[in-house]
Amino acid sequence: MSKRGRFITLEGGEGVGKSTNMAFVEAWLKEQGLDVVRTREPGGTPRAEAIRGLLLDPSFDEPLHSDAELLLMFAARAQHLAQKIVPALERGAWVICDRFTDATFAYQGGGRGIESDRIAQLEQFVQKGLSPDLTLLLDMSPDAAKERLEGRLLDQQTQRDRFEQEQITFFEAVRRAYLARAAAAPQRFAIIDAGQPLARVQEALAQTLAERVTAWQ
Ligand SMILES: Nc1ncnc2c1ncn2[C@@H]1O[C@H](COP(=O)(O)OP(=O)(O)OP(=O)(O)O)[C@@H](O)[C@H]1O
Ligand SMILES: Cc1cn([C@H]2C[C@H](O)[C@@H](COP(=O)(O)O)O2)c(=O)[nH]c1=O
Repeated sequence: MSKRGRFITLEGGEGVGKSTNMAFVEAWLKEQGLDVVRTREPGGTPRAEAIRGLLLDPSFDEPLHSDAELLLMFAARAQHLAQKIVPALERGAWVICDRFTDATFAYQGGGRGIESDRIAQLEQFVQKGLSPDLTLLLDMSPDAAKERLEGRLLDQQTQRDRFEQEQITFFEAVRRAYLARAAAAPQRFAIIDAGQPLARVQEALAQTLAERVTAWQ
């Protein structure tokens, strides 16, 4: 693929404000006159969303093996890349994605304990060298994020999904894995302190975007 658009991902644990800030990032980029495609993982296309349903549904009376979970994440990603992300980048759009492969290293790697090498093999097989240009990592303590999430679950009266039902130690391992990924690729990652008031988080996001967009043009 001769990539022409830019690929930006938002990452972080549960309840750190990804959905809230995806809308902010989308609006900010559109204000610059850019063609923006907003999407998410797992999901983003009808078939990939069906795989998402399998991954998040807590109601099966059968555990999901961690290898099956990993493969389903990459199956959804292969579909999403082929049907949506790659065509959008090829036409010059800017793709912003709520989670991507860093989430796999954090959740299936850090959280479930799958070796990074095995994840990296699937990454190469499915992505063939494509990776985000910029990853905005919303970082905060899982304890504080859990409080926010509980507020939202109460407001919307929604059931916890299969990942949201995990223990705090799982989310602490996820956070450590994200921070290790960011430390290993500091040029791609921007770590945003998501524990701040929303206005401060969004100031930090706007500053990072302004710096990167200027550098890319
Ligand atoms: N900086 C902030 N300060 C206080 N509350 C916030 C902040 N950012 C988001 N929130 C609130 O926290 C809750 C969770 O935010 P949001 O749904 O955006 O998180 P999320 O990371 O997308 O969660 P998940 O990935 O688990 O769906 C929402 O009620 C949102 O209004
Ligand atoms: C891409 C990806 C996601 N996950 C997990 C992380 C979240 O718990 C859910 C998605 O739900 P969200 O509220 O839309 O963020 O899926 C994962 O474990 N591995 C992945 O690669």
